[in-house]
Amino acid sequence: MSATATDAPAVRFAAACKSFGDTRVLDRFDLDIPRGEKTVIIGPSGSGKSTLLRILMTLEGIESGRVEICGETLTDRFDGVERAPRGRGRLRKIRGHVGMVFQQFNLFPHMSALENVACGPRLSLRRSRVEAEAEAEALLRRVGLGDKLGSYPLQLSGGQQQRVAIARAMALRPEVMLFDEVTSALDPELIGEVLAVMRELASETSLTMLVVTHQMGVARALADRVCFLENGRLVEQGPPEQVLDAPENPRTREFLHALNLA
Ligand SMILES: Nc1ncnc2c1ncn2[C@@H]1O[C@H](COP(=O)(O)OP(=O)(O)OP(=O)(O)O)[C@@H](O)[C@H]1O
Repeated sequence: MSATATDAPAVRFAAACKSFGDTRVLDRFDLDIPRGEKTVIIGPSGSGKSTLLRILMTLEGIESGRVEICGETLTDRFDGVERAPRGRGRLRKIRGHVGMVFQQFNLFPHMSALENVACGPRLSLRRSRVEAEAEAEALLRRVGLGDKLGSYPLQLSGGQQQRVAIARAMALRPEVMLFDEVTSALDPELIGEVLAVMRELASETSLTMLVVTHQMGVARALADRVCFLENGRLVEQGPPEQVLDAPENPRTREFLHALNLA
Protein backbone atom coordinates (compact mmCIF):
# COMPACT_ATOMS: atom_id res chain seq x y z
CA MET A 1 0.00 0.00 0.00
CA SER A 2 1.29 3.48 -0.76
CA ALA A 3 2.14 5.96 1.99
CA THR A 4 -0.39 8.65 2.83
CA ALA A 5 -0.30 11.83 0.76
CA THR A 6 1.43 13.82 3.50
CA ASP A 7 4.28 11.49 4.43
CA ALA A 8 4.92 10.14 0.94
CA PRO A 9 7.90 11.45 -1.02
CA ALA A 10 7.11 14.02 -3.70
CA VAL A 11 8.23 11.58 -6.38
CA ARG A 12 8.80 7.84 -6.25
CA PHE A 13 9.96 5.50 -8.99
CA ALA A 14 10.12 1.90 -7.78
CA ALA A 15 11.55 -0.70 -10.17
CA ALA A 16 9.94 1.20 -13.04
CA CYS A 17 10.44 -0.30 -16.49
CA LYS A 18 9.67 1.52 -19.72
CA SER A 19 10.40 0.47 -23.30
CA PHE A 20 9.73 1.90 -26.72
CA GLY A 21 9.61 -1.14 -29.00
CA ASP A 22 12.86 -3.01 -28.42
CA THR A 23 14.48 -0.04 -26.69
CA ARG A 24 14.48 -0.37 -22.92
CA VAL A 25 14.46 3.24 -21.71
CA LEU A 26 14.03 2.72 -17.96
CA ASP A 27 15.39 -0.46 -16.47
CA ARG A 28 14.02 -1.26 -13.00
CA PHE A 29 14.50 2.41 -12.17
CA ASP A 30 14.37 3.50 -8.51
CA LEU A 31 14.33 7.10 -7.30
CA ASP A 32 12.76 8.78 -4.28
CA ILE A 33 12.65 12.56 -4.16
CA PRO A 34 11.72 13.99 -0.75
CA ARG A 35 9.38 16.96 -0.66
CA GLY A 36 11.16 20.24 -1.22
CA GLU A 37 14.30 18.70 -2.69
CA LYS A 38 15.86 20.22 -5.80
CA THR A 39 17.07 17.32 -7.93
CA VAL A 40 18.98 17.71 -11.17
CA ILE A 41 19.17 14.85 -13.69
CA ILE A 42 22.14 14.74 -16.05
CA GLY A 43 23.17 12.09 -18.54
CA PRO A 44 23.91 11.40 -22.20
CA SER A 45 21.39 11.96 -24.95
CA GLY A 46 18.90 9.09 -25.03
CA SER A 47 19.53 8.05 -21.41
CA GLY A 48 15.84 8.46 -20.53
CA LYS A 49 15.80 11.86 -18.81
CA SER A 50 12.83 13.35 -20.69
CA THR A 51 10.96 10.07 -20.48
CA LEU A 52 11.15 10.27 -16.67
CA LEU A 53 9.47 13.69 -16.78
CA ARG A 54 6.88 12.57 -19.33
CA ILE A 55 5.92 9.67 -17.09
CA LEU A 56 5.47 12.08 -14.18
CA MET A 57 3.23 14.22 -16.39
CA THR A 58 1.22 11.05 -17.18
CA LEU A 59 2.07 11.53 -20.86
CA GLU A 60 3.66 8.05 -20.86
CA GLY A 61 2.85 4.91 -18.89
CA ILE A 62 5.24 2.21 -17.70
CA GLU A 63 5.21 -1.56 -18.25
CA SER A 64 6.02 -2.65 -14.72
CA GLY A 65 7.04 -1.27 -11.36
CA ARG A 66 5.43 1.72 -9.75
CA VAL A 67 5.49 5.50 -10.02
CA GLU A 68 3.95 7.85 -7.45
CA ILE A 69 3.66 11.57 -7.14
CA CYS A 70 2.77 13.04 -3.72
CA GLY A 71 1.45 9.63 -2.71
CA GLU A 72 -0.77 9.19 -5.80
CA THR A 73 -0.02 6.17 -7.93
CA LEU A 74 0.36 7.22 -11.53
CA THR A 75 -0.36 3.81 -12.88
CA ASP A 76 -3.22 1.40 -12.43
CA ARG A 77 -2.53 -2.30 -12.14
CA PHE A 78 -4.62 -3.88 -14.86
CA ASP A 79 -4.36 -7.52 -15.89
CA GLY A 80 -0.96 -7.61 -14.24
CA VAL A 81 0.32 -4.72 -16.37
CA GLU A 82 0.92 -1.15 -15.19
CA ARG A 83 -0.88 1.33 -17.41
CA ALA A 84 -1.34 5.08 -17.48
CA PRO A 85 -4.17 6.17 -15.17
CA ARG A 86 -7.65 6.25 -16.63
CA GLY A 87 -10.46 8.61 -15.83
CA ARG A 88 -10.42 12.35 -16.33
CA GLY A 89 -11.02 13.27 -12.66
CA ARG A 90 -8.12 11.15 -11.51
CA LEU A 91 -5.82 12.45 -14.23
CA ARG A 92 -6.71 16.02 -13.34
CA LYS A 93 -5.97 15.37 -9.67
CA ILE A 94 -2.58 13.84 -10.43
CA ARG A 95 -1.66 16.55 -12.93
CA GLY A 96 -2.68 19.19 -10.39
CA HIS A 97 0.35 18.24 -8.32
CA VAL A 98 2.74 18.88 -11.19
CA GLY A 99 3.87 21.87 -13.23
CA MET A 100 6.14 21.52 -16.23
CA VAL A 101 8.33 23.91 -18.19
CA PHE A 102 9.76 22.78 -21.52
CA GLN A 103 12.67 23.77 -23.73
CA GLN A 104 10.22 25.32 -26.20
CA PHE A 105 8.17 27.83 -24.25
CA ASN A 106 4.79 26.76 -25.69
CA LEU A 107 3.08 30.05 -24.85
CA PHE A 108 -0.23 30.89 -26.52
CA PRO A 109 0.82 33.36 -29.24
CA HIS A 110 -2.51 35.20 -29.34
CA MET A 111 -2.51 35.92 -25.59
CA SER A 112 -0.55 38.55 -23.67
CA ALA A 113 1.89 37.50 -20.96
CA LEU A 114 -0.78 38.25 -18.35
CA GLU A 115 -3.43 36.19 -20.17
CA ASN A 116 -1.00 33.30 -20.67
CA VAL A 117 -0.44 33.11 -16.91
CA ALA A 118 -4.05 33.78 -15.87
CA CYS A 119 -5.80 31.39 -18.26
CA GLY A 120 -4.83 28.15 -16.43
CA PRO A 121 -6.21 29.21 -13.03
CA ARG A 122 -9.37 30.54 -14.71
CA LEU A 123 -10.03 27.32 -16.59
CA SER A 124 -8.62 24.67 -14.25
CA LEU A 125 -9.07 26.25 -10.83
CA ARG A 126 -12.24 28.18 -11.71
CA ARG A 127 -10.80 31.49 -10.45
CA SER A 128 -12.54 34.71 -11.40
CA ARG A 129 -10.84 36.85 -14.06
CA VAL A 130 -10.00 39.54 -11.47
CA GLU A 131 -8.50 37.06 -9.04
CA ALA A 132 -6.57 35.12 -11.71
CA GLU A 133 -5.16 38.28 -13.27
CA ALA A 134 -4.12 39.73 -9.91
CA GLU A 135 -2.24 36.54 -9.13
CA ALA A 136 -0.76 36.42 -12.63
CA GLU A 137 0.49 39.99 -12.26
CA ALA A 138 2.13 39.14 -8.92
CA LEU A 139 3.82 36.11 -10.49
CA LEU A 140 5.02 38.07 -13.50
CA ARG A 141 6.47 40.70 -11.17
CA ARG A 142 8.20 37.93 -9.26
CA VAL A 143 9.93 36.72 -12.44
CA GLY A 144 10.93 40.32 -13.28
CA LEU A 145 8.31 40.97 -15.95
CA GLY A 146 6.07 43.48 -14.22
CA ASP A 147 6.56 45.84 -17.16
CA LYS A 148 5.61 43.23 -19.80
CA LEU A 149 2.12 42.24 -18.68
CA GLY A 150 0.48 43.29 -21.95
CA SER A 151 3.25 42.01 -24.26
CA TYR A 152 2.60 39.14 -26.63
CA PRO A 153 5.09 36.23 -26.87
CA LEU A 154 6.52 37.44 -30.20
CA GLN A 155 7.34 40.79 -28.56
CA LEU A 156 9.41 39.06 -25.87
CA SER A 157 12.95 37.62 -25.92
CA GLY A 158 13.44 33.89 -25.43
CA GLY A 159 14.51 34.46 -21.82
CA GLN A 160 11.44 36.57 -21.15
CA GLN A 161 9.15 33.98 -22.79
CA GLN A 162 10.67 31.26 -20.64
CA ARG A 163 10.08 33.35 -17.52
CA VAL A 164 6.42 33.75 -18.55
CA ALA A 165 6.28 29.95 -18.98
CA ILE A 166 7.65 29.48 -15.45
CA ALA A 167 5.08 31.95 -14.06
CA ARG A 168 2.35 30.12 -15.98
CA ALA A 169 3.32 26.77 -14.46
CA MET A 170 3.54 28.33 -10.98
CA ALA A 171 0.07 29.84 -11.34
CA LEU A 172 -1.45 26.38 -10.99
CA ARG A 173 0.23 26.06 -7.58
CA PRO A 174 1.94 22.75 -8.16
CA GLU A 175 3.84 20.90 -5.45
CA VAL A 176 6.34 19.51 -7.94
CA MET A 177 7.88 21.48 -10.81
CA LEU A 178 9.53 19.68 -13.71
CA PHE A 179 11.99 21.57 -15.91
CA ASP A 180 13.08 19.92 -19.16
CA GLU A 181 16.12 21.62 -20.71
CA VAL A 182 14.57 25.01 -20.07
CA THR A 183 17.73 26.99 -20.83
CA SER A 184 18.95 24.93 -23.81
CA ALA A 185 17.20 26.93 -26.53
CA LEU A 186 18.41 30.27 -25.15
CA ASP A 187 21.32 32.42 -26.24
CA PRO A 188 24.03 32.37 -23.56
CA GLU A 189 23.31 35.92 -22.42
CA LEU A 190 19.67 34.99 -21.70
CA ILE A 191 20.41 31.85 -19.69
CA GLY A 192 21.35 33.84 -16.58
CA GLU A 193 18.00 35.59 -16.26
CA VAL A 194 16.05 32.31 -16.39
CA LEU A 195 18.50 30.63 -14.03
CA ALA A 196 18.13 33.53 -11.59
CA VAL A 197 14.36 32.95 -11.49
CA MET A 198 14.87 29.22 -10.94
CA ARG A 199 17.39 29.93 -8.17
CA GLU A 200 14.94 32.23 -6.48
CA LEU A 201 12.27 29.50 -6.62
CA ALA A 202 14.79 26.98 -5.30
CA SER A 203 15.84 29.09 -2.35
CA GLU A 204 12.58 30.87 -1.50
CA THR A 205 9.96 28.15 -1.90
CA SER A 206 9.34 24.66 -0.62
CA LEU A 207 8.60 23.46 -4.16
CA THR A 208 10.01 20.12 -5.15
CA MET A 209 12.03 20.75 -8.31
CA LEU A 210 13.16 18.11 -10.80
CA VAL A 211 15.41 19.61 -13.43
CA VAL A 212 16.81 17.90 -16.54
CA THR A 213 19.77 19.70 -18.08
CA HIS A 214 22.86 19.31 -20.24
CA GLN A 215 24.34 22.43 -18.66
CA MET A 216 26.46 21.68 -15.61
CA GLY A 217 26.28 25.34 -14.53
CA VAL A 218 22.53 24.88 -14.13
CA ALA A 219 23.11 21.74 -12.07
CA ARG A 220 25.59 23.50 -9.81
CA ALA A 221 23.33 26.50 -9.33
CA LEU A 222 20.23 24.57 -8.34
CA ALA A 223 20.86 21.07 -7.14
CA ASP A 224 20.63 19.63 -3.67
CA ARG A 225 21.28 16.34 -5.44
CA VAL A 226 22.62 15.51 -8.90
CA CYS A 227 21.64 12.17 -10.47
CA PHE A 228 23.66 10.80 -13.37
CA LEU A 229 21.50 8.61 -15.61
CA GLU A 230 22.76 6.27 -18.31
CA ASN A 231 20.79 3.70 -20.30
CA GLY A 232 17.80 4.14 -18.01
CA ARG A 233 19.76 3.41 -14.86
CA LEU A 234 20.84 5.65 -12.03
CA VAL A 235 24.61 5.32 -12.16
CA GLU A 236 25.60 7.85 -9.51
CA GLN A 237 23.93 10.40 -7.28
CA GLY A 238 24.96 12.87 -4.61
CA PRO A 239 25.50 16.54 -3.90
CA PRO A 240 26.79 18.53 -6.89
CA GLU A 241 30.28 18.99 -5.44
CA GLN A 242 30.60 15.21 -5.21
CA VAL A 243 29.04 14.09 -8.51
CA LEU A 244 30.37 16.96 -10.64
CA ASP A 245 33.77 17.55 -9.02
CA ALA A 246 34.74 14.16 -7.61
CA PRO A 247 32.62 11.50 -9.36
CA GLU A 248 33.21 7.98 -8.16
CA ASN A 249 31.79 6.05 -11.09
CA PRO A 250 33.98 5.77 -14.22
CA ARG A 251 30.93 6.31 -16.46
CA THR A 252 30.16 9.63 -14.73
CA ARG A 253 33.81 10.62 -15.10
CA GLU A 254 33.76 9.80 -18.84
CA PHE A 255 30.55 11.75 -19.38
CA LEU A 256 31.86 14.86 -17.61
CA HIS A 257 35.24 14.57 -19.34
CA ALA A 258 33.53 14.44 -22.77
CA LEU A 259 31.45 17.51 -21.85
CA ASN A 260 34.59 19.41 -20.89
CA LEU A 261 36.16 18.57 -24.27
CA ALA A 262 33.07 19.67 -26.20
N1 LIG B 1 7.78 8.35 -28.29
C1 LIG B 1 8.87 7.61 -28.50
N2 LIG B 1 8.88 6.58 -29.37
C2 LIG B 1 9.96 5.83 -29.58
N3 LIG B 1 11.14 6.01 -28.92
C3 LIG B 1 11.21 7.02 -28.04
C4 LIG B 1 10.09 7.88 -27.78
N4 LIG B 1 10.46 8.79 -26.84
C5 LIG B 1 11.75 8.52 -26.54
N5 LIG B 1 12.20 7.45 -27.26
C6 LIG B 1 13.53 6.85 -27.16
O1 LIG B 1 13.77 6.62 -25.79
C7 LIG B 1 15.12 6.87 -25.45
C8 LIG B 1 15.19 7.88 -24.32
O2 LIG B 1 14.70 9.12 -24.80
P1 LIG B 1 14.65 10.41 -23.87
O3 LIG B 1 14.10 11.51 -24.71
O4 LIG B 1 13.99 10.10 -22.60
O5 LIG B 1 16.20 10.66 -23.61
P2 LIG B 1 16.94 11.92 -23.04
O6 LIG B 1 17.94 11.42 -22.04
O7 LIG B 1 15.95 12.93 -22.56
O8 LIG B 1 17.68 12.47 -24.35
P3 LIG B 1 18.08 13.97 -24.76
O9 LIG B 1 19.12 14.39 -23.77
O10 LIG B 1 18.63 13.82 -26.14
O11 LIG B 1 16.84 14.80 -24.71
C9 LIG B 1 15.80 7.31 -26.74
O12 LIG B 1 16.42 6.17 -27.31
C10 LIG B 1 14.65 7.79 -27.58
O13 LIG B 1 14.95 7.65 -28.96
